[in-house]
Amino acid sequence: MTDHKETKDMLGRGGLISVSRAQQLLRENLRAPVASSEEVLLAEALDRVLATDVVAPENLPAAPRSTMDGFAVRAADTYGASESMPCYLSVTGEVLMGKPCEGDVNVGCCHKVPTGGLIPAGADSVVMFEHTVPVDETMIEVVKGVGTGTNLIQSGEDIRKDAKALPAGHRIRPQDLGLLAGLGIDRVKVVAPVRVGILSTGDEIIPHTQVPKPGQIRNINSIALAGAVTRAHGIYTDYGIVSDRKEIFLPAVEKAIAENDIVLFSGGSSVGVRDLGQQVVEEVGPPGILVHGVTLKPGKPVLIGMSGATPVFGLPGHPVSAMVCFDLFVQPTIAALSGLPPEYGLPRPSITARLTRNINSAPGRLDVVRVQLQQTDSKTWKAEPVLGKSGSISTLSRAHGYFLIDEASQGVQENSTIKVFLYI
Ligand SMILES: Nc1nc2c(c(=O)[nH]1)N[C@H]1C(S)=C(S)[C@@H](COP(=O)(O)OP(=O)(O)OC[C@H]3O[C@@H](n4cnc5c(N)ncnc54)[C@H](O)[C@@H]3O)O[C@H]1N2
Ligand code: MOO
Repeated sequence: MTDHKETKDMLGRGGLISVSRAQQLLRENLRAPVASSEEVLLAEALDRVLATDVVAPENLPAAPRSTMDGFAVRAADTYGASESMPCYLSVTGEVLMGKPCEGDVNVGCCHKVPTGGLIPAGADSVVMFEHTVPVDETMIEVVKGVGTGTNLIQSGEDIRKDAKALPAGHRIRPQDLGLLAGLGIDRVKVVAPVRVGILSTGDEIIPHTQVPKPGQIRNINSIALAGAVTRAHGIYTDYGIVSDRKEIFLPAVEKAIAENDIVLFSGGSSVGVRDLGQQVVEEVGPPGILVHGVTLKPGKPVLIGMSGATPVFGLPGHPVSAMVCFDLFVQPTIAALSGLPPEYGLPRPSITARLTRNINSAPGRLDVVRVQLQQTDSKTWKAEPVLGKSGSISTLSRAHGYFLIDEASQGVQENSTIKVFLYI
């Protein structure tokens, strides 16, 4: 069960909690992955998550095939053959691409075979053209002997019939599509995509297509978060800009909860007089608020709650903070509800780089520092911090990635090796 005592107050009265504790609370409260699944054609299966194991219905390849242009031979006929002591084989047949083999390869004989051609019965290996010299139309010299199984792929060597080709919970990549196609599978059962409802709150927020009057701000967060959901392989519904009056905001969040697997709103997570996020997340419970406030910069006032089985995130209004909190909390939730194993919940791929300047940090807080990367030589990357406020979206747009300064640290020295999580 959730420990509400440690999560009540984002300003530290009662305690902010660490990001890792907040992630743990969230994980503990998540229910089973999105239950529904659907069958899709291979052409639509990229990036979808398998709902069931895929078992190979047949051997791949179905029959042994040559991996080189040459001659299908009996290896024993070629043992010891060399430039100075070649062996002689009669060419008694030819394998044609896409056609069945005609006739067996008998002792002392060979069949011409193209790369990918079937291996005729009797043959157990292939001698490359380069290691043969034609004597006439019907005979070759083999100048380099081969061992059994050379230059061919055996039936089932790629994957055996009844072996698990891909496990449930696997996200289908281009190479997986290739494997499935090779096995003749054209439909796969995949988990239904996680549906994410997005709202932006704030009476100052206007659609980005409009010209702001004094005090108004164009909506940055909705479209940026929608992009992040798409990158996380979820599907989003944009519920637009919702007034930060409770009688409008609460029903809008409730509607989004009814129609989605996850709900995000941005703005209203802090403690200003009109910051309704906390009240709304509490009211859409139980269990209500799990986390309000973490030792994180930027992103401290993040709100995480549950309405029944639906996670509800109140992301801070500042655009950089909203995106950072998406990475740390929402992306792993989308991954988990998609049925992916926990390692897929890791935020991003990373590289190591050398920091170009000292960066200070307050102890007891996880800092997310945006960086630009520059390659100095073939092996080394330099990471230049992109400094700026969490309201400045351009700092995030200029960044190639970020690194973390953990709670125990007071900063990172110039030239330190850091791990940069990449914005790709
Ligand atoms: N007294 C305190 N004030 C604040 C604290 C604090 O600890 N004590 N924390 C600050 C931090 S850190 C952040 S982050 C913000 C979070 O504020 P809210 O989540 O309540 O968001 P708002 O107040 O509604 O907005 C903050 C800022 O972001 C702009 N915004 C909001 N939504 C959007 C959007 N969709 N597109 C573009 N920009 C947006 C909004 O106009 C404000 O400028 O609280 C601090 N305050
Ligand atoms: O944490 Mo706020 O999210 O720094 O700007």
